Amino acid sequence: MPAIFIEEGNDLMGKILDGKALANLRADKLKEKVTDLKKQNIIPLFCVINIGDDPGSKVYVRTKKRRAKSVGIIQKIYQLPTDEQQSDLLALIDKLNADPKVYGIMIQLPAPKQINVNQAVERIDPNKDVDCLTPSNVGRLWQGNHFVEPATIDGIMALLDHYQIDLKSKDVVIIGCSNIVGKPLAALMLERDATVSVLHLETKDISEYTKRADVLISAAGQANLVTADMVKDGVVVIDVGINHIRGHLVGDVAFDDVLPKASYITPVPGGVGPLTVESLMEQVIKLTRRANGLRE
Ligand SMILES: Nc1nc(=O)c2c([nH]1)NC[C@@H]1CN(c3ccc(C(=O)N[C@@H](CCC(=O)O)C(=O)O)cc3)C=[N+]21
Repeated sequence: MPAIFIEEGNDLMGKILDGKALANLRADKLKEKVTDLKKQNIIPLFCVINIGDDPGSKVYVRTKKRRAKSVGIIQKIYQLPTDEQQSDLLALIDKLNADPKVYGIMIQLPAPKQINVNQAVERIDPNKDVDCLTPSNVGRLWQGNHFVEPATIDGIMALLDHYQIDLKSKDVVIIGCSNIVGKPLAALMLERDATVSVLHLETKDISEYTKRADVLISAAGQANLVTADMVKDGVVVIDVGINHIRGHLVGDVAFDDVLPKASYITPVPGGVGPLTVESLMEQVIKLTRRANGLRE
């Protein structure tokens, strides 16, 4: 009988979902759209409002700056102090809403405690709401009539589609129920006919759910939250976590531990992050074209 050799890193190991490579691929197509806009003297410009010094937001500002530049989009950053007053924030939003050169506005989350995020977000013109956080755009998203997609969610869906990971009738388990990730992701997964469970850090027994997951997405913001004993063989793992451990960026998933059990897994960095940034640029271009009466 011939000996059977199993190569390491072949069938038994999880395949790494390369978010960075896909982000670069999508960006190449986007550059053509930007060139097309500039030929018509339309400059895609969006504004980022960052209040205080959240570490996750800092990474986002940095990577957006890099990608916006390479794609040809202008990002204007409004860095506001941690003790920013609500009324000043609202006045800034009003000013940006009224400026026809501004096509997108986003408030980075989380914001400091004194800020009423819902009130601030509601003030953004839905036509400039790149993050899909205004009530009308959230409503449209849940009704399956997307006006704009939350960047992180669009990036995750693009990654699953690129690797042809089918979602129909799959058990999808999401850890985290934020307005920017967990909740809109649940909506999009339902749209794909997946069966969705949304958990969070107050869930009684997280692993009771994660053990059933065909696709597990963690966006809870806790390093080493997901370990090998919590998942079944063949699971697809998407890690949205952004945690800083001793100067290093890590996700929510104990990557080396879970990798041998997973069929696919995203790394941090190089997974969801770069796709989020690229997808935000896609949303800016979408809103810019629409505001100028152009087809998407
Ligand atoms: N309204 C709002 N919407 C958001 O989508 C939002 C937010 N607020 N606040 C902050 C978090 C965080 N976030 C990141 C996106 C990309 C990377 C990213 O580019 N990560 C690279 C990091 C590479 C490096 O360190 O240079 C990677 O994972 O490979 C990080 C973090 C979006 N967020």
